[in-house]
Amino acid sequence: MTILELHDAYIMQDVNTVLQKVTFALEKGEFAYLVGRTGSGKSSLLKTLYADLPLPAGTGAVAGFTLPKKGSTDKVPYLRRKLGIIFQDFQLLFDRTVAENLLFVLNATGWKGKARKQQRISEVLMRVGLANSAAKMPHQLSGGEQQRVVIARALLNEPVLLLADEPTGNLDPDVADSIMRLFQEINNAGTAVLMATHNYQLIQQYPHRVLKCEQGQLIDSAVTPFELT
Ligand SMILES: Nc1ncnc2c1ncn2[C@@H]1O[C@H](COP(=O)(O)OP(=O)(O)OP(=O)(O)O)[C@@H](O)[C@H]1O
Repeated sequence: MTILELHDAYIMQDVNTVLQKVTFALEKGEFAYLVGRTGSGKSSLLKTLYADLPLPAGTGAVAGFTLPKKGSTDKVPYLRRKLGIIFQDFQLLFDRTVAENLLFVLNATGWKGKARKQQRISEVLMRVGLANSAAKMPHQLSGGEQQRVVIARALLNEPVLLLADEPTGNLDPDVADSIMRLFQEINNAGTAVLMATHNYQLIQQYPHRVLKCEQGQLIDSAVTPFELT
């Protein structure tokens, strides 16, 4: 089953084309990395996939939703509910506990019933190894633990696809590795993952398909094998 599909897609920031004629698909349960130099378009591509940027030319569908040609539409919340998004712009709210951070998302995505919500919060925290941190404030957690909460939050609605932008970016190597293992577990349970990273060492350790933004185009290791340099 195809979870994500772009065909001749143009990734734009305002009037500037960042990537052109992007064509690729991701199947259910697949894992792919997204690489490329700073400013090559990784974040812009991910933003297009969750409809934060429009798709002005070409076509795209994610989790059964057609990506909009112009700005946001009323369908976007439905798309977002099917995705887990791990992005620098979506950090934790520091004025409330871990559980409250998760509750905020459950409320925003239409969950009803206090007991059900509490149950779901316990489940996702357990999943990321933070069963005992529900009542903590984010600043009481290490950077790696905070990132686990961000991942827990992304898992709340059982996404079919996880989009992650540099999820190991500011973490030391051991912590980055443990976050990576968590991603592997989530992926092994059937969630497709598209992860932007600069960390080639992690890619070598956990090899998967690689999509590379280069000179305004997307190169796919599944179509044209290339060396990571
Ligand atoms: N909000 C914005 N408005 C206008 N242009 C932008 C905006 N964000 C990014 N750009 C431009 O779009 C291009 C691609 O940026 P993007 O952030 O997608 O690259 P990236 O590969 O994710 O980089 P990095 O590895 O540094 O995160 C760059 O030329 C950048 O300057």
